[in-house]
Amino acid sequence: MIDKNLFRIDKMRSVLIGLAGLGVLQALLIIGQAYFLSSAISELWNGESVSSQIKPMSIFFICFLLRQVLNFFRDRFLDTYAYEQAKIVRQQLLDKVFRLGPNFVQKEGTGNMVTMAIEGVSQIENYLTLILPKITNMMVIPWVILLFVFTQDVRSGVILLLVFPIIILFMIILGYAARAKADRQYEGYQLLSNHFLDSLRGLETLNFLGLSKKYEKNVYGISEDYRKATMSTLKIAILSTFALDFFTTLSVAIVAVFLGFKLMNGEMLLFPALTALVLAPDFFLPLRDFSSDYHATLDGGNTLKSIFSILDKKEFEEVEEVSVGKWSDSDQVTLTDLSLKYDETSERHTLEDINFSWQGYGKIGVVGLSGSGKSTLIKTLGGFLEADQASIDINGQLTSHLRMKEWQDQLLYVPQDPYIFHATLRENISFYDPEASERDILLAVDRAGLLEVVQELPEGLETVIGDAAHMLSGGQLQRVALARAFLDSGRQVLLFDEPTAHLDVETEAELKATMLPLFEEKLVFFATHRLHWMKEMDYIIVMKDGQITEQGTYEELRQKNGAYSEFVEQLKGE
Ligand SMILES: Nc1ncnc2c1ncn2[C@@H]1O[C@H](COP(=O)(O)OP(=O)(O)OP(=O)(O)O)[C@@H](O)[C@H]1O
Repeated sequence: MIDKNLFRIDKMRSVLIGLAGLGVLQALLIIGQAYFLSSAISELWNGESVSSQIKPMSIFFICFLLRQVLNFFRDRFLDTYAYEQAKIVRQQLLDKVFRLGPNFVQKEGTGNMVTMAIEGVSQIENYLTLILPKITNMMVIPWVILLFVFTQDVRSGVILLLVFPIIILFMIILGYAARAKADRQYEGYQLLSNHFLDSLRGLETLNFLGLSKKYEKNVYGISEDYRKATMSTLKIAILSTFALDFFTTLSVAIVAVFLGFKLMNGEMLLFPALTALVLAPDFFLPLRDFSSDYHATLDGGNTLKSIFSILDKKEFEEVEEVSVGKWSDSDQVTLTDLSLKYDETSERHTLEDINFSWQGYGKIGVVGLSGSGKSTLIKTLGGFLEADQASIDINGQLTSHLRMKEWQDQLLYVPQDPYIFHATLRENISFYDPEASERDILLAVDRAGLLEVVQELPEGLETVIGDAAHMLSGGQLQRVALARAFLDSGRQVLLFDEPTAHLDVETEAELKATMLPLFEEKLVFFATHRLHWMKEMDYIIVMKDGQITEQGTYEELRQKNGAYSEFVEQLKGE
C-alpha cells in the first residue's frame, strides 16, 4: 500500500512515525468529541438540565478545536517538508542528468526531461503533501476508534470490523484499474512533451518541407490520445469515489440499524449506542480520504518512480585514483582493443578493437566517412563514454574511461554544433575562463575572425546571443566556439570534432592559419572531413564502420596507397 519509493526520500521514516503519532492524537480527540457529545445528548434525553451539560459540551468543543489546530500545524509542516524534498529530488535529477551526459538526454527526450524537472517535481510536492497524512491516518485512526467501540459495544465493533475489508477490497480493485489508466496517461504525457518540443525545434525545417500541416495533425492526434487517457482516468476516479462513498454510507447505515434494533429491544443504553454511531463515519473517513486523493496523486507517484529509475541508472564513476597531471612530453595514452556501444542491448559495437598509442604532444587527425565513429572516438577521449572493459592505459594506469577530473580539467572540446548559451557574447567566449581580461577576449575574437561581427553588433561584446536573442549565422556561432578555444591557452588536450564544418573554404583557410600555432605543445585530436588539414597533422587515424582501418603519418599513408588513399578517392568522387 505504501509506495516504496517514498522511503528513498530523506527523513521519510521519522516523518511517517511523527504523522502516525499525530494520527493517534487525532483519534483520541475524535473519541473525546464523540464521547462528550453523546454523553451530553443522552443526559439531556434523560431529563438533565442544559446547564448541567455545559462541561461535557465544552470538552467536545475543545476536542474539536484541538483537531483543527493539529491539522493546521501538520499541513504547514508537510507543505515545507514536501517543498524541500521536491527541491532536493529536482537537484538530484539535474545532477544525475549532467553526469549521464548528452547521450542519455537524447535517448529520453529533452521535452520529457524538461517536463519532469519542472512540472513533475511540483507533482511530487503535491503527492507528498496529500499522500503522507492520508496513509498514516488510515493506518492508525480506524484501529484506535475500533478498539474504543469494542469497549462500548462488541456487536457494533464486529460490524465495523467486517465491513472494513469489503471496502478495502473495492478500493484495491478500483485502485488497480485507476493505476493502469494513469500509467497509460503518464506515457501519453511523456510522448506529448517530447513531441511538442521536437515539433517546435523542427518547425523551420517542417515549414521548408511543407510538412508543418501534417505535423500539426500528428501533434493533434497525440494530444487527443492524451485527452482520452486523461478522461478515462477521471472516469475511474469519479466512479471509485462514488462507489466508496456509497459503501461507507451503507456501512454506517447498517451500524445505525443494528443499534436502533438493540435500543428498541432495550438491549442497549442510549449513551454507548450513540457514541458508536457518532464514531462510525469517522472510522471510515480516513479510508475514503485516502482513496479519493489516491487518484489525484497517481501522477506524482508515477513521476517519483520515473525520477528514481533515472537516479538508479548506471553511470560510470569518476576515476579518482588514476592520476594524470598536466599533459607533457613524457605522458602516454594507449588504447588496446577498445570496444564500446551506446546501447548495451545492441549487438553491434559502435567502436570495435581500437588500437592506438601516443606519447607527448602532437596533432592527430581522425578521418572517415560519415557514421564511421569519429565523434564517438572523440567523445571517448573526452571521458563522455565508457569502453566495455579497461582498455585505456594512461601513464601505466588501466581504466575503462577517461572521466577523470585531472584529465577533463585540461580538455578543450569544440564540437560540430557547439552550444551557445543565452548570454552575452563576452560570457559565451569566456566560458572556459570567466576571469579573462578584455584584452585577451578581444585577441581571441580577432583570432577567430569575429572582430568585424563584434563591431557591427548593437552592443558589441555585451550583445546577448543564443536562443530568443540576437541570432548569429552557423559559421559565426562556430567561430564563437573557436574564440572560446583561443582564449583558454592553458588547456593541454584539445578535441576538435569537425570544428570547421559550417565555414566556407576561404574563412576556414584564414582560421587554419591562426589555429595551427595554437596546436603547438598540445595533444590535439582533430576529426574532420576536410582533408587539407591532414598535411598539417603528425599522425592520421582512418576510420571505417567503427574500426581503425589504417594509421600512420601523412607520408606513410600516401605511400601505402591503402584505406586513406581509398578514402581520398571516395571524397573526390562525391
Ligand atoms: N547517441 C547515440 N546513440 C546511439 N548510437 C549513436 C549515437 N551517436 C552516434 N551513434 C551511432 O554511432 C555510429 C558512429 O557515429 P559517429 O557520430 O561517431 O560517426 P562520425 O564518424 O562522427 O559521423 P559524422 O562525420 O557524420 O559526424 C553511427 O552509426 C551512429 O548512428
